[in-house]
Amino acid sequence: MQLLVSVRNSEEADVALSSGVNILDIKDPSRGSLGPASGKTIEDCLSLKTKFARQPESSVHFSCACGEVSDESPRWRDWNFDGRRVNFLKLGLSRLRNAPNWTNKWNETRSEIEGQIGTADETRWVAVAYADELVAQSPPIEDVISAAADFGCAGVLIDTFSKQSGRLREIVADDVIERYCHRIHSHGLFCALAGKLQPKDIAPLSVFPVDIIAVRTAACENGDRNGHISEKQIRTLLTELGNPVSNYR
Ligand SMILES: O=C[C@H](O)COP(=O)(O)O
Repeated sequence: MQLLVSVRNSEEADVALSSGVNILDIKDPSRGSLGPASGKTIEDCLSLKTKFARQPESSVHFSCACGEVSDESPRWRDWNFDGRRVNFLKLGLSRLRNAPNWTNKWNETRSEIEGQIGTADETRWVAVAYADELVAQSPPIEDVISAAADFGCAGVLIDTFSKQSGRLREIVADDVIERYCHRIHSHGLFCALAGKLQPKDIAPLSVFPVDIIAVRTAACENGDRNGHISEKQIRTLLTELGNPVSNYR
């Protein structure tokens, strides 16, 4: 399994990359689960790509949170960085539960973002399925998995929308998480899990076909999601994961 850590600025990105994360996720955690960072912050983080360029077999990947399809004034409209340098883009589906044409809206917004920043073949979409789907008012997880397969995503991230309520494993039983992982893999997509996951969650989840463990809270000092990234916390997570080497290229 790979480790994705969400960072909110280039100082945190430097710490995370120095600590050996596999995927650097750039977001503004104060703006929600998929809170988009400013274009300037993303540009600053992407500029570290050269500094941390490693051997091809251990290259780090970069992802960006784009917010929600339903955002009224999406922050990505001001982005002007080169999207070809981003490997993964994530866009949330909250408030679309009752929209019969949500896949159209999702695809339209994806196209608009691609037009705004420009993308390369290596820039892939990750569908985000919220485990607390009633709180998020997002489409059911099963439907998001099907849409991810139908509309060319590289993978599916199951995450929590509200960071105030439960953790993933409190909201969804382990055997159900396992079933989702198998379904995601059956479509040839990668499976990423998040939702206030802790180091203690890694062993039980590692028996499922999970490719990526994605965290913000567990990588922060004192578990404060809006606090600072901690190198010690990241190293603890990597140790639990067996210090994986990134193979997303
Ligand atoms: O992309 C993953 C999220 O940033 C996970 O955040 P969290 O660990 O605070 O739930």
